[in-house]
Amino acid sequence: MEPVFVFKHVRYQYNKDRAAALNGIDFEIPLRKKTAIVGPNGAGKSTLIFHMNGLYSCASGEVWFKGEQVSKANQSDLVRHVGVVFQDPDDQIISMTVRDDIAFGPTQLGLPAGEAFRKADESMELLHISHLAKLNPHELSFGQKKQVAIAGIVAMDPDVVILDEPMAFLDPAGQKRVQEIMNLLMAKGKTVIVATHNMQLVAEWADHVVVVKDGQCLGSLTPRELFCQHPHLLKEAHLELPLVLQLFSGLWEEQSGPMPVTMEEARAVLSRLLTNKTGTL
Ligand SMILES: Nc1ncnc2c1ncn2[C@@H]1O[C@H](COP(=O)(O)OP(=O)(O)OP(=O)(O)O)[C@@H](O)[C@H]1O
Repeated sequence: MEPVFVFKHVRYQYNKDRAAALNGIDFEIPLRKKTAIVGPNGAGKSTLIFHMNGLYSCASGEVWFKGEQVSKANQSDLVRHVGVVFQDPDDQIISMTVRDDIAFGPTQLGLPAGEAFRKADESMELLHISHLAKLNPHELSFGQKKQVAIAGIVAMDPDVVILDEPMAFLDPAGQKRVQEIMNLLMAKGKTVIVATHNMQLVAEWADHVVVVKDGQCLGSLTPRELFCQHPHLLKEAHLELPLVLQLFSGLWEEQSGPMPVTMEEARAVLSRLLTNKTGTL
């Protein structure tokens, strides 16, 4: 299947006195797969995202979206297809009520007001935030604002949804809800991309992972390949193994089969071990 994004030798520099934020980066993002972009602070993840939603254009190299090269002529169309939930929800809030704020995006896409508000209402229901509809978004907690920002993007119904650090500052229930929404968007045939430092999320959720450092791609692979076969890439990117892998690597023997990566896999292994022994832990 054709990738949703292809980056070919993309270079972008904010300031000529400083190193390039994207330094000839090459990678692909598969269509309708859950992709995580990981890398240390300043690696270039947000800069990549700004190229994916058409906010920035590369100084050199090529960005392709669904088989078409992004150019000055079509760059602004990307906003219809690619929705971004930014790290800081305050960057996305512009209206005086939550409902108006969520309806703003669909209205900007040209939907009549009635339809835009219908989309906003559906989106609030999906995120379980209908009770916030009449409130001023500036008076909400950070986690609530984040949910409003996600609802705003969901209401625009883009093909690709990108979330920058989606779990940051959310309580466990909020994190679970966001992960459910990400899965729901996948089930609707969308491509969901997250930029994150959260390796547990990568292990539990992602199908594909792109490792970025210093504006270059260190690897584009599955989480299992990254954690079990190429953990040195994590070290190179100043990232850590997820907890399950921290627990099992070093203890695991190859003949025991594939190393557990997710909590569920770890639980299955431990349960097998415990039922095979007569003693208890
Ligand atoms: N507006 C800007 N002006 C100048 N330099 C910038 C600007 N935004 C980012 N940079 C620089 O570009 C590089 C990449 O930054 P970017 O924000 O893309 O990284 P990131 O991987 O998203 O980081 P983080 O994990 O901290 O969010 C960094 O060196 C950063 O200092």
